Amino acid sequence: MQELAKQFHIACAQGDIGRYCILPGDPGRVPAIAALFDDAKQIAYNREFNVWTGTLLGEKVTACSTGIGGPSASIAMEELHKCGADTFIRTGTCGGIDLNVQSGDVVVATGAIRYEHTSREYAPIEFPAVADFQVTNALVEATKKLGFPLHTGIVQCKDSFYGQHDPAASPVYYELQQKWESWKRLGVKASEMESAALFVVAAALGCRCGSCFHVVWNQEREAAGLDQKMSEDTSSSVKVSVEALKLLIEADRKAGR
Ligand SMILES: O=P(O)(O)O[C@H]1O[C@H](CO)[C@@H](O)[C@H]1O
Ligand SMILES: O=c1cc[nH]c(=O)[nH]1
Repeated sequence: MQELAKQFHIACAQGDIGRYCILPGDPGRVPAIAALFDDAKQIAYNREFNVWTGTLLGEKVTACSTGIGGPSASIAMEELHKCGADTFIRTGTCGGIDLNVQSGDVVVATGAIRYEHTSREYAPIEFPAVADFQVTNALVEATKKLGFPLHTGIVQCKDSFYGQHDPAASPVYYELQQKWESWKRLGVKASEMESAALFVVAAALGCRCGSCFHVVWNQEREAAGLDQKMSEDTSSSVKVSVEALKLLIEADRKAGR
């Protein structure tokens, strides 16, 4: 592919992007993240990629939405990396699976189930989708510091949102339902859509990536007749991601990274 002045999808160039990036799925969440940066300004908004850059502790940082699913998330990560980024935090929403995970809680992923297809175009299926240790530690520390209820563990990623929520309607209901039962028995915390692709693409690029989520609901709690209501305010996971970036910047400076 010919060299372009700006990346084909995110419409940004070297110099526009910080080394540290926060990646929400929803473009509408980007201004809320940028509001916690210093001197933030919008760089570009093309397709699902809303890009704002500012600073934290004097370091250039960027928030870029990825849209929904692995294909657009992998494009965002690859193009941000071409512009100089090497450390990524996905801040998203998820649906709880483990009965202890309740709406409004924060989940930090230690790894992700690759029940999606994007990551297969970057690594054989035997390769695990694992979150970066330093980024994950920073997310855990940030969540504790801010006092939000925290769960750490494996999240499940898939390509069909409605395959999660209405599997019986799918022609492959037997596979969706059986696998979902496996995720439950394996203690999987929650379901979302982008982390598996992002963790594997980060490994392929030699970058660091971790994920934190706001729990919107828990369909298993609902099925079990337990207390359950929808929670749409994503500000806790947004604050966690920004606080974690600050911790990472400080740790990297101390370690000379
Ligand atoms: O809230 P975001 O970050 O988009 O994340 C979750 O929400 C979307 C589905 O509603 C998927 O992208 C899923 O991963
Ligand atoms: O249940 C949910 C909530 C957010 N995102 C998902 O993929 N599933």
